[in-house]
Amino acid sequence: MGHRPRHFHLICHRRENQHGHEEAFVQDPNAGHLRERLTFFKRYAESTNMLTEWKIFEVTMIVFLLWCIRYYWGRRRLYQMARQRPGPLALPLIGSAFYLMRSPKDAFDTMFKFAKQFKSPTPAWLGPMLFFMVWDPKSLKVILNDTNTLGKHNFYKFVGNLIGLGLIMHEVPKWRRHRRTILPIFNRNILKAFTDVFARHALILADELEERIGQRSFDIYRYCSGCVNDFIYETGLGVRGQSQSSKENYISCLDRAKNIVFLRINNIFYHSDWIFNLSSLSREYKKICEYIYTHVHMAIQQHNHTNSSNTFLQALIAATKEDPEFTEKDLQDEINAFVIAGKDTTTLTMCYTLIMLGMHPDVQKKLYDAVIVGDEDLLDRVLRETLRIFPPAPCISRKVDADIALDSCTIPAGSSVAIAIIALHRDPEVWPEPLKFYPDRFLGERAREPYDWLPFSGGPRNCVGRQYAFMALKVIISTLVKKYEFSTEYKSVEDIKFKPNLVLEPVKGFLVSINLRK
Ligand code: HEM
Repeated sequence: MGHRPRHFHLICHRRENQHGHEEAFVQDPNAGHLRERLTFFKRYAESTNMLTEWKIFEVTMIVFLLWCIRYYWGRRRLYQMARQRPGPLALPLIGSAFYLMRSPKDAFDTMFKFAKQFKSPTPAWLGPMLFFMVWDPKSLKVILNDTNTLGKHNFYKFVGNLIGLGLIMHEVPKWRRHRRTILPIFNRNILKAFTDVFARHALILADELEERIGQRSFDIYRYCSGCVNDFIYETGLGVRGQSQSSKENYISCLDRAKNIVFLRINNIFYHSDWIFNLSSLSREYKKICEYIYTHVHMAIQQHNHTNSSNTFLQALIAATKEDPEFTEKDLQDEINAFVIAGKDTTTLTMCYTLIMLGMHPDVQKKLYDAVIVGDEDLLDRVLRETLRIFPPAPCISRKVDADIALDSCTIPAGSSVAIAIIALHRDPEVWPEPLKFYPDRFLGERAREPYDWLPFSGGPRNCVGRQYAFMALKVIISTLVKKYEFSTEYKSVEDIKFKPNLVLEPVKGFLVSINLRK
């Protein structure tokens, strides 16, 4: 755009300067006007600017309002359905998340409070997401067996495509194909072959604990997790001994990756891929994932050439040899799933069992008498009771793709269910005196396991590693109980408070003391 010509009417004058010389100068008779006009224009420009700004603001507000109306109108059914049943107070925008934001460390107490105050299922808003928290066996049976709740919650997408979590994360069609292939691998025969590995690592753990004999209370987690890492790694990838440090790196990379995902879930700004990709966490995450893949890739190469041992990886390679759709990336993802899903859950169960035995010397004595004669029934009940009071995965969630009709209400499509396993396991209506450690409650009727005991979840998408975990835990606990007497400074189950986390970890750790059995 060109400039508009400006017209000035100039008059020429003469005048004497300070040295007494005559000089010419020009004067604009309209200068005063000009100044006024300039001021006028300036004011006009300012006001038009303000007007433009105001208009932009107005238009933005109108667009935003229309968007809100459309958004809320599209979701009106969710709001309607949330009102079917009483639930915790929900504030605009953040919903009931303020309970967690106010006191994140009391997340579990809040859950127990809701379970006492409301009836299952109860609706709760986490920001814009509607959850139905469920903890009654009847509803859980319907929900876990409904084909429309097989999909995992969107939180899982934060794991991203980098570190695939195989079965744990797949969308339903892929999950179905892989589950069909993987389930037979966890059969009794292959698990029997693992028993020797569990037994060897149980003895190593028992030896390592000798340095703690007679000492005051210590946290046994480090010892147990070292043992579980070793046997999971060996039964999963079959690499033993020679690459100890790279194994440590692989395991700690998996731990860190999980930790970053947890940080991402907790920070709503990181829910946006765009913002997360700008962060240093994202760069760290990418590096870690590269390491994990190189590591698993090398293990696969080794297996392809040696065919040496009976491992999960070897069984998986054999089962998928003829399947062109099963790529090396799929293999890597399933191995990561095996290690990630099995590692913490099994370690935590082992530690909680030792704490419970330490707290209940009478049960420990009976257990010793039983395992010494090779009777595993009581050990089985002890593990079940421990998993009831301390389910390592205390709450899991699924998205709801189509309405689910329950006796008490309808869970609408587009919402999610939060399966509050720990609230179910501690509900006095389901389990009388729920905080009492009483393994014999699993005698008789309870041995049939309906939907009131769900540490491994239930329905078609339950845990595939249940038998593996039980087998490993039985070998380890019986080995330890034969050698040591355990005690703990925790006086009761109520003494054990939990960290806010995806898995159930005690704030003060797993404090035990050990003595050699006489
Ligand atoms: C005491 C030990 C264990 C407990 C309490 C446990 C618990 C669970 C739970 C609750 C789920 C469902 C998760 C969800 O739906 O979000 C699950 C899934 C899974 N678990 Fe376990 N688990 C244990 C041990 C293991 C072991 C040792 C392995 C492997 C060796 C394993 C492999 C898996 C896999 C692959 C899945 C995903 C299954 C699918 O989506 O089809 N778990 N586990």
